[in-house]
Amino acid sequence: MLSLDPETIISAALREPTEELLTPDNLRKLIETGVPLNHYIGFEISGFVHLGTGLISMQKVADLQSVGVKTRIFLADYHSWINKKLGGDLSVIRRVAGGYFKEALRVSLKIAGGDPDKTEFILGSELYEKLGVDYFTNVLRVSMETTLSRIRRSVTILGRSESEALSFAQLLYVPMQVADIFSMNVNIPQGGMDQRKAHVIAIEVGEKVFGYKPVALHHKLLPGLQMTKEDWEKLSAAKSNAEEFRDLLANIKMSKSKPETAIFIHDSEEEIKRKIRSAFCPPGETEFNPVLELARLIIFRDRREPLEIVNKKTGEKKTFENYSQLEEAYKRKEVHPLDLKETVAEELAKLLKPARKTFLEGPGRSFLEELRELKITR
Ligand SMILES: Nc1ncnc2c1ncn2[C@@H]1O[C@H](COP(=O)(O)OP(=O)(O)OP(=O)(O)O)[C@@H](O)[C@H]1O
Ligand SMILES: N[C@@H](Cc1ccc(O)cc1)C(=O)O
Repeated sequence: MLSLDPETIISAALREPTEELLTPDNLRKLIETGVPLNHYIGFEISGFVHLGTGLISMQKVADLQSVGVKTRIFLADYHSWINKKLGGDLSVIRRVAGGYFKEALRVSLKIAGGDPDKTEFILGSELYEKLGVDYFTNVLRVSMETTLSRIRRSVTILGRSESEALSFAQLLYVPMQVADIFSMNVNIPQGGMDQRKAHVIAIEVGEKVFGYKPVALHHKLLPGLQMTKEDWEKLSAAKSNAEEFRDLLANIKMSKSKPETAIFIHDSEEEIKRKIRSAFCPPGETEFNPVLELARLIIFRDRREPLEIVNKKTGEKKTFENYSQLEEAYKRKEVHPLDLKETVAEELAKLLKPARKTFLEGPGRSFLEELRELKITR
C-alpha cells in the first residue's frame, strides 16, 4: 500500500547506492496510474555472497521497503544451470538456493536495515512450473522482438564475453531474464549496473508486448579490492565514455569468482582485516578508491555517530561527522591509507557480525559448510 507522495518514493529509489533510475519521470507516471509497485532483484546461485551482492543490493531493497514498495528476491536456479554454475547440477543449485543463498540474502537485508520477513523469495523453477506454457510464451514474445546480435551483445550480463563460445541455452538466458520481469508483473526491476543490458531490452519491448514499461533501477558496483594501478588509470581515462566506463567497472567489480577482490559476509574479523590491508588505496586519491567507496557506501550510509580514525604512528585521533569530511581530509593526505584501512575493516567487521553469527554459529552453519565442500566458486 502506497500512501506516500510520489516524490518521497522517487527520492528513496534514487538514494545512493542507486547509480541510475530509468527514468524518474516514468516512475512518477507509474505511481500516478495507481498500479502497485512491484520490485525484484535476481541472483544466480553460486559462490559466496559478498558486500556487493549482499549489502549494496539489499540497501536498495531496504530503501524501497521503507516507502511501501513490494519487494521480491528471485533465486535464478535455471539461469545458474544454463550458466553452468555449481558444477551445472540443477539439484545442487536448487538446494543451495533455498539454503545458503536465501539465508545469506535475508541476513544481508537485515544488516542493510530492511525486513527479510517482508520480502518474498521466489525460485525460478517454481515460477516456471506454476506458469507453464505462459512462461514459454513470454520468452518467445521477448525473443521475437529482439535481434540475435542484440542478444549476443548482452551476454556480458552473464559474466561472459561476446567472443566466448556460448551454448544455445546461454543465448536464451537474456530473453528468459527479460521474460521473468513480465511474468511476475514486475515494474521496478533492480540490478547492478552490469545488468542494464537486460533491463534496457525490457524497457524497449515492454510497452508493445506486455502493455507497460518497467522502470529499471541500477545500483552502483562496488569495485574489487585488488584493483591495479593500470585498472585505475584506465577508469580515469574512460570517465567521459559512459559505455567503456561501464564495461571497465563491470570487469573490476568485487566478484565472488575472484575471492581476493571480495569481502564475504561471513568472513572473520581477521580475514576482513587481511583483505582490506592488501587493498588498493592510493594516498590522497579519492576517486575510484575501493576502500573509500566502502566508507562512503556502507559505513557512512546509515551512521548517526561520528567516525574516529586513529593515526597509529602518532596516536592522534580525528573524528569525521560525515563522508565528505573524511574525503576532504584524505585528499589533503591528513589520513594515512593504513589508518583508513584499519578503521574501515573494524567498522565492517562490526556491521557484519549478524552474518558471522548466522553462518559460523547459527542455523546457516551447515549451509556454509555444504557450499565450502562443493569447492566451486562459479
Ligand atoms: N561488486 C558488486 N557491487 C554491487 N552489486 C554487485 C556486485 N557484484 C554483483 N552485483 C550485483 O549482484 C547481483 C548478482 O550478481 P552476480 O551473481 O553476477 O555477482 P558476482 O559476485 O559478481 O558473480 P560472478 O563472480 O559469478 O560474476 C547483480 O544484480 C549484480 O549486479
Ligand atoms: N543475471 C543475473 C541473475 C538473474 C537471472 C534472472 C533474473 O530474472 C534476474 C537476475 C546475474 O548475473 O546474477
